[in-house]
Amino acid sequence: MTTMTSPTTLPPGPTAPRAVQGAYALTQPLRGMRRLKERYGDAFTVNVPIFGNAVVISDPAEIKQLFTSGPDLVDNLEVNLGRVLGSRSMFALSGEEHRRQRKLLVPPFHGRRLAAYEKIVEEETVRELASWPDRKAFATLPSMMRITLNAILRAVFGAEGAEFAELRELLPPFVTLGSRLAVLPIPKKGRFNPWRRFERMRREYDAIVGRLIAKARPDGDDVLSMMLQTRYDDGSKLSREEISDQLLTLLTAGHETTATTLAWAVERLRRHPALLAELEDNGKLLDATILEVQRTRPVIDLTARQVKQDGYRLGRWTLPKGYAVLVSIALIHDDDVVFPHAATFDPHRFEGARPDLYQWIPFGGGTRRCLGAAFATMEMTVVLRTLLRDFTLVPTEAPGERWHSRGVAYAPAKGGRAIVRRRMTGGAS
Ligand code: HEM
Repeated sequence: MTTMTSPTTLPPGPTAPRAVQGAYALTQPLRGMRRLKERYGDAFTVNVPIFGNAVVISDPAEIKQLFTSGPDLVDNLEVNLGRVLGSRSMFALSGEEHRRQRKLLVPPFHGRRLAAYEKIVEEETVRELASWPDRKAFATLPSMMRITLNAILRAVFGAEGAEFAELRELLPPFVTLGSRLAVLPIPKKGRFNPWRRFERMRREYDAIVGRLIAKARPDGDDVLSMMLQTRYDDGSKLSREEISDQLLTLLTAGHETTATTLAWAVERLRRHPALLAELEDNGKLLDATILEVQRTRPVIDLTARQVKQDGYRLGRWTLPKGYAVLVSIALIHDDDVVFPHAATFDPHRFEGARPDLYQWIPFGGGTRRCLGAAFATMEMTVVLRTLLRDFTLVPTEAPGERWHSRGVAYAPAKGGRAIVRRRMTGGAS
């Protein structure tokens, strides 16, 4: 029997060698994508380090098709994340293993459960904002990083006391080192090797998680307690290794992303005084504001899949097995056809309307869509609501802050600088 394989049809793209394209992608990530779109259209083929041969897409119909294709056609792109986050991390799993694991992790992050965490986020916000200087410029990002770290440690890890303090010290440098090792091709051998430091930190991390597991209560409502109670369909439990890898994954995926989005919210709001005034009157606009911050300042600019079968048809293209498909979140969010007047920051576009989840995609989409999307939205809502309740944000006419890559996410380059005035009537009751 002969099998018919469809001929490959790739979008056009630059022909420069991989190293040259890679250097361009590294130094001009967002501007580079926009230039390639102007030159080649909304799909183009690139050849870059880490992803190799890759097709970049930003057409809504093609994105929807990609996100709804089963894991037999497209699945996880095996990058170095497993080496860093552990082999059981959601980011390292594919196919059936990913589906089984995700099924157990979705319930603790369901909207209904999240109300229990609102109090933690508000407490952490009030505590952090107490140190904000009055009428003096400062960067808000470090505060946002502390709030989101503490919120995850308490709500997800269920950490208190000594474990909370130890994880707060250990995790930020551990995740920073890990995010560098994930993209740098450094072998694990050699005497003065950063992997050794990384592995030492990992042992320390595993020991603390072991103590948290020993202390967890069966009726605890943090995510770790729920992980200990949940069972696979065959009745077996999540292993200790799975729990440890998954907690690290949740922290890495959820800490910097939420904090940088919050810093962008401050950056955007200070440049839109009319909106600030409206928000003070109409709290309902806050949901739409968060959607618009995420549309115009997506902190993750790309999400990736890998083609698993030769001849995978994606809209106008037929792709060979092994190719990466990169969804450009930034390009579709910037598209005037999808979002009229896309360059204008206007939360009213989302007022009273839910966004189309294949067009508004800061959390990616489909079976690998961000597991913590509802958690992040709850957290951003509580932090901004508390901030606007207790402080007046002083508007500015300074130009918008530029994008700066921190490793995991894009942050405003000056850290979302703010000048605030504490409200005399404000403060948590
Ligand atoms: C504003 C904040 C956040 C943004 C912008 C964000 C963005 C993303 C994106 C783009 C993906 C990839 C989705 C895809 O490939 O289709 C992702 C995956 C993921 N995110 Fe988030 N995320 C945020 C917050 C969080 C939080 C708070 C958590 C958990 C506490 C979390 C946990 C995860 C996990 C576990 C995955 C992997 C899902 C899977 O592979 O099935 N994220 N996130």
